[in-house]
Amino acid sequence: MDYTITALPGDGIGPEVVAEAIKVLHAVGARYGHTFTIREALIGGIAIDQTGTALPEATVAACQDCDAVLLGAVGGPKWDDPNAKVRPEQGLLGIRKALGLYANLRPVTLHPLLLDASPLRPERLVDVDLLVVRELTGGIYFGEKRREQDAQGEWASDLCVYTQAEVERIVRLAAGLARQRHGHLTLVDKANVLETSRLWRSIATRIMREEFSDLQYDWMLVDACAMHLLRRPSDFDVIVTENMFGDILTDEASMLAGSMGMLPSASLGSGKMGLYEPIHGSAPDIAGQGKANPLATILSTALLLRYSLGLEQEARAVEAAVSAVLEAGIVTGDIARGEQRAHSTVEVGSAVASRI
Ligand SMILES: NC(=O)c1ccc[n+]([C@@H]2O[C@H](COP(=O)([O-])OP(=O)(O)OC[C@H]3O[C@@H](n4cnc5c(N)ncnc54)[C@H](O)[C@@H]3O)[C@@H](O)[C@H]2O)c1
Ligand SMILES: CC(C)[C@H](C(=O)O)[C@@H](O)C(=O)O
Ligand SMILES: [Mg+2]
Repeated sequence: MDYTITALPGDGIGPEVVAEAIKVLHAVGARYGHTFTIREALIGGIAIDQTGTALPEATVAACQDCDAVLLGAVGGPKWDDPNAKVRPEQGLLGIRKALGLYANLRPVTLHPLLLDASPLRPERLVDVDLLVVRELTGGIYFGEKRREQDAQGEWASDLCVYTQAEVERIVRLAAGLARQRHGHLTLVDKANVLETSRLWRSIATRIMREEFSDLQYDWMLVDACAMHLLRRPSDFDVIVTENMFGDILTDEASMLAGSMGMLPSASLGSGKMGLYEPIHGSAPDIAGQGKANPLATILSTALLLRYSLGLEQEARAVEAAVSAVLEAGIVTGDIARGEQRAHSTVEVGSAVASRI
């Protein structure tokens, strides 16, 4: 089959890791008889530099006319002025919204060989296999923003809004995924303080009671969850949570997997179309040095093959090749241990591609 993928490399290490993921996609194509046509488009800081906006219309059009989108990362110190009107991150938020990608799936698993790459004690990490389902197009990220000046000085506000429909669709999606996994859903919120969280909790409780009574369901306050993720991470199956809590908890959860460079993600909407990206950012501290771990982006292409293209066998081939590369000790510096040499981004990507 022929597939068209829009690649949005973005900034910093984005282009470095996306190049390796594309290399792996072509290896999958060669092995299984598919053609992946890759169309590159601009997003983020590079788009600001070249067009004045973080999300050019041509990029939205390209993403609307393809089978799936593969994204690297956006942002960096060059565009970090807090008073700037145009910011790279607007491109990322804009494309998620424009494509209606309301569900961000962030699976967290730990390869046994990376047990001591994590800062946590190995015995805490045995059997870690959890999925964070992050709501992606609502909440405080998208509410009205204000920055004003009055007689007392400056003030600012970010409004957090969730509608019943937004909560219902993400809870149903997360519960459906829990049913296919270990049957346990945890809603993470801040219902002791926030009205939006109380809305989430009442809607989720009703849906779970009426439609998913075969599942185990509980809830947890987000501050406690941050602690339990480190204390007893293997007790979690599926976590469903709002946009900002999901963002923060998954950076924390990446430490269970050994590195930010290991966590992939899939952003999905109501159809097959999806956007796939590592959870990490543009890592300006290591950009341009060949040090970035490309595995999170490569594992994101496995999710792309699985969810948008329905190619389960090919997705598993990518995941197996990643495991084989870890077993061969071909790893970047962020997860290298003991005597292991820190390999370059390109070496790791090529090693995965050659094992497809
Ligand atoms: N999806 C995205 O595009 C995305 C996500 C997060 C942050 N950002 C942006 O990225 C910029 C930098 O943010 P930050 O430094 O807070 O977060 P970051 O995720 O870019 O980096 C955090 C730390 O993790 C390391 N790291 C990240 N990815 C790695 C990889 N693949 N291999 C090895 N090490 C890796 C970095 O070197 C750094 O030390 C900001 O402009 C931010 O807005 C973008
Ligand atoms: C860069 C930023 C807007 C983004 C987010 O907060 O969603 C990032 O942190 C992520 O996790 O994808
Ligand atoms: Mg984040």
